[in-house]
This record gives sequence, C-alpha cells and structure tokens, in this order.
Amino acid sequence: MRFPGAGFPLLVAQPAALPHSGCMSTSSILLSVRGLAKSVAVSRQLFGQLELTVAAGELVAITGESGVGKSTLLNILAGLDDADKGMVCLEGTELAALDETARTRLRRERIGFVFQAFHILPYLTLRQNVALPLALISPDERQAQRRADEMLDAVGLAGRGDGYARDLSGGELQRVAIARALVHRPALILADEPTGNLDPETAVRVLDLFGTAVRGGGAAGVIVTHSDATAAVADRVLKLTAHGLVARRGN
Ligand SMILES: Nc1ncnc2c1ncn2[C@@H]1O[C@H](COP(=O)(O)OP(=O)(O)OP(=O)(O)O)[C@@H](O)[C@H]1O
Repeated sequence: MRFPGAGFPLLVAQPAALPHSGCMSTSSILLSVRGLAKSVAVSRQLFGQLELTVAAGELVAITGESGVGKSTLLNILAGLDDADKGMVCLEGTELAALDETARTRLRRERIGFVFQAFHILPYLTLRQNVALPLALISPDERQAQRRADEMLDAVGLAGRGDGYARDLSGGELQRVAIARALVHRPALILADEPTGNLDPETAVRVLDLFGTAVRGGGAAGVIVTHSDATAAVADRVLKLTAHGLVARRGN
C-alpha cells in the first residue's frame, strides 16, 4: 500500500528552512524555551515565565503532579498547541514564526512524539504505523518498511508488523508508539509517560533506545514521567510547578 504523502524528497538529515525569528542559534543547544506562559479555561495559569534549554545529546526528564501541565508543555514544544507568551526554538527556528504547513513539515521531519494515548492508526498495519513518519518524507517505501521492521524488533515486537492495533495490549501499543517516534531519527524526541504501561524489564529496553537515539544519535530528548526509575536514566530531572521548571537533579 502507498502511504498518504509518500513521494516527498528525502529530507531526514536536513533541518526545515529557517525563517527570520528571534531565536539564538548555537550548534549545541537544540531546543530552547524562553518566558513560556500558558493558561487554560477560566484563566487558570498552568505556568508562566518557563525557561528550558536542551542540548543535542541530552535527555531531560520532567516530573510533576497530575494536572500541573506536563502534557500541555510537550504539546507546545511540538508545535501542537500555542503558548500565550514566550518562544519555543528548535534548531534555531521559532515555531510561532512558521505557518501551519511549515510547522507540520518541521514536526514530521525533526520531531518524534510518543503520545500518552499512543494514537496508533487502527486501519494501518503495525509496520505501516511505524513506517509512517519515514513514508511521509521519503519515496523509498521498501526502505521505510525495512526500517519499521528493525524498530519493531528493537522494541521486542519482531514478526508482528502485519498485525493491527486491535490485537495488542496497552504495553505493546506503547512500544509501537515508541518505535514510530524514533523510526525517522528525529532531532527532538518528546515522550509522554513512555513507560507507563510497561513492565520494568521492557521499560529498561525502551529507555535504552531513547538513550541510544539521544546520546548516540545527537538528538535532544524530553521525557515526561511519574516513574523514578525512568527519570533516573535522564541527565537532568526537572519538576514542573506553577512557577516553572525546578531542578530536582542536575542543573
Ligand atoms: N484545551 C484545554 N482546555 C481546558 N483545559 C485544559 C486543556 N488542556 C489541558 N487542560 C487542563 O490543563 C491541566 C493540565 O493538563 P495536562 O494534561 O497538561 O496535565 P499533566 O501534568 O500532563 O497531567 P497528568 O500527569 O495527569 O497526565 C488539566 O487540569 C487539564 O484539564
């Protein structure tokens, strides 16, 4: 089957075009966030003046009480939600300066997102789900499917590529979501509770994959987690509070 959007030129290693923006660009800082503020319904401020920088090769864990705004923050970092104030810069590009098409393109090519609710598409096979980020940016469908099989193997689901989401447990779906987020070697990996449905052994296995993508591949990683064991693999652990991000470990 052909994927929707297949036929784009292969651009995996290239950052999206850089429009004029107020972002400072350095080779080591991949993600920078300045003065971010977000309120939700009935003027409830989740956070204000939030600052964050993540270097290439760095894995940051964000913890915090339920409802404090961790998922909302990840959505803003991915350009899926807008902040009320402040700036998010990825590889020197300010997300708010991009139109919707450019933002979608940057998200497809440069970001891998593990959603808390997985969002595995029920009408595609697991292989097609995992291959999707590559299929959207590369015309080489066979290569995308081969890489998808490698990723399924890496998350412990070898030989399951022809199956569908309906046949999987929560933990298996979570692993498919992780494989899909990493398949195109994104520059920024965002993961919302990526080990929430996994047994400790499988959690270690997928955290190794994040570690390899970040430390070996030079990506920046931001993982939201309630698990101390998951936070322990990060270089820095930050806690989200109404006052912003506070260091729990690292600086
Ligand atoms: N679009 C929205 N409209 C209104 N309220 C929202 C919206 N999005 C999020 N919220 C509220 O913002 C708060 C933060 O939600 P969010 O999912 O970011 O929290 P969280 O820290 O990730 O929580 P958890 O750890 O339970 O997953 C919640 O009270 C939620 O109901």
